[in-house]
Amino acid sequence: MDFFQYQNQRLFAEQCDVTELARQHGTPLYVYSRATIERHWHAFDRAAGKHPHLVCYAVKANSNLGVLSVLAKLGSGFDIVSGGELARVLEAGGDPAKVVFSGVGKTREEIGEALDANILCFNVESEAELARIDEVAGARGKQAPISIRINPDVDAKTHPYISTGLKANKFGVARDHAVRIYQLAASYPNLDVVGMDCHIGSQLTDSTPFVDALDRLLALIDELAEQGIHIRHLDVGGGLGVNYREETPPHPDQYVEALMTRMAQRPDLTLIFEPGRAIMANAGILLTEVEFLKEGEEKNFAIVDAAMNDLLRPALYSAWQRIIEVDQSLQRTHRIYDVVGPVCETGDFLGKDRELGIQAGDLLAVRSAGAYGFVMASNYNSRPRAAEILVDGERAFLVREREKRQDLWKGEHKVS
Ligand SMILES: Cc1ncc(COP(=O)(O)O)c(C=O)c1O
Ligand SMILES: N[C@@H](CCCC[NH3+])C(=O)O
Repeated sequence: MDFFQYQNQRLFAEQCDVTELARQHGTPLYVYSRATIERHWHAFDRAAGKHPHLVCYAVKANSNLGVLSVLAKLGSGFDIVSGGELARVLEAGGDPAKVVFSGVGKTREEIGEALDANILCFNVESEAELARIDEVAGARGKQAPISIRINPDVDAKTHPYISTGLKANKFGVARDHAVRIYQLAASYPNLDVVGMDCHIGSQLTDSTPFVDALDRLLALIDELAEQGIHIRHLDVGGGLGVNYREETPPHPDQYVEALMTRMAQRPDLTLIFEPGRAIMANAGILLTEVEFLKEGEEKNFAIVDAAMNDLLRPALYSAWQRIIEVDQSLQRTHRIYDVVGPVCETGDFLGKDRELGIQAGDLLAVRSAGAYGFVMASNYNSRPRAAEILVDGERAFLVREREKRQDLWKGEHKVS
């Protein structure tokens, strides 16, 4: 459930008429709904009930300070993958004691910054990283709290680019080596072994792979306990899918309940979740204006002012996202269009073969654009990046200004 609905055939974000937002702020324009973000976050938090748990929103899905500040106010934790994301979380008012740091390539500098901020845990992805964290912590006279990311080798049955829990992926350490690597971690003087984590992929639409992975990790936790290594928290990662088209992913409560069937017997093991997409995807839309309608030899094109540089998912993964008319009261002839941007690439499309009733100047909304939308935007073709709005009831906050022409060459230098 989200808060983008038609009122008298015009699309609203909560109580804000998006046509007005486009008029005021221009297009392309990302629009997020605070009530939707909060609803999704609470769904995870509530479903875990009294079991000790922490919802660590995956910042990479949407790292706008406005979005992060809404989550920080809820008391959310954060899953970060870079020093830049840590800085954003701190700037937005997030609690560093609720931050977990994932990612395969943490630099010494990033590790130092996270230690200085006293984060909750480093999610370690390799033996070499253990040695590096120990060294950086030692130089600061600190103990680094660590978890090891286990690759449970389950098939997440998702797009190959976003499947991460298989032996062939670059993430985590193999289950078969896990005991040895935990023993190694426990032997380092400046590391404090506190957790275990995994993340098997993104946009999963079935709970079964999550439960399979959990079973494998719980067995490993028991094996480690026999060796005197006691795991205090289990971080099950993110990855819960959303409805883009006809997918029927479990609702966050159903997903959490499926995990709780196993966790109920482990009252002392804190559960950490790292949802990104499930919180943000359907909390955002991308508004775009139709520039031209063009009849090709074989296809009709709706050329719009948003492009692959604004929303990369269709071009990168052939991802399908719903595209809807913002004002359905306009009497337009319906035709089938490829909705394409102005970027000079054949792959620059937002949707193919879409039935739409539009003419030049009309607005379209790309749904489910709140996650992995703006964050993957670029300046390709020297296109300034879009503005972002966060709606809260009747109020709309500009949470990122549209880039200006001169921002395009910020930091660049001419040569004589
Ligand atoms: C370690 C980690 N945690 C959490 C996430 C968030 O995933 P999702 O947006 O699918 O919930 C990702 C990205 O896939 C990730 O790599
Ligand atoms: N960027 C991807 C998800 C990647 C998940 C990051 N670990 C998407 O748009 O679906």
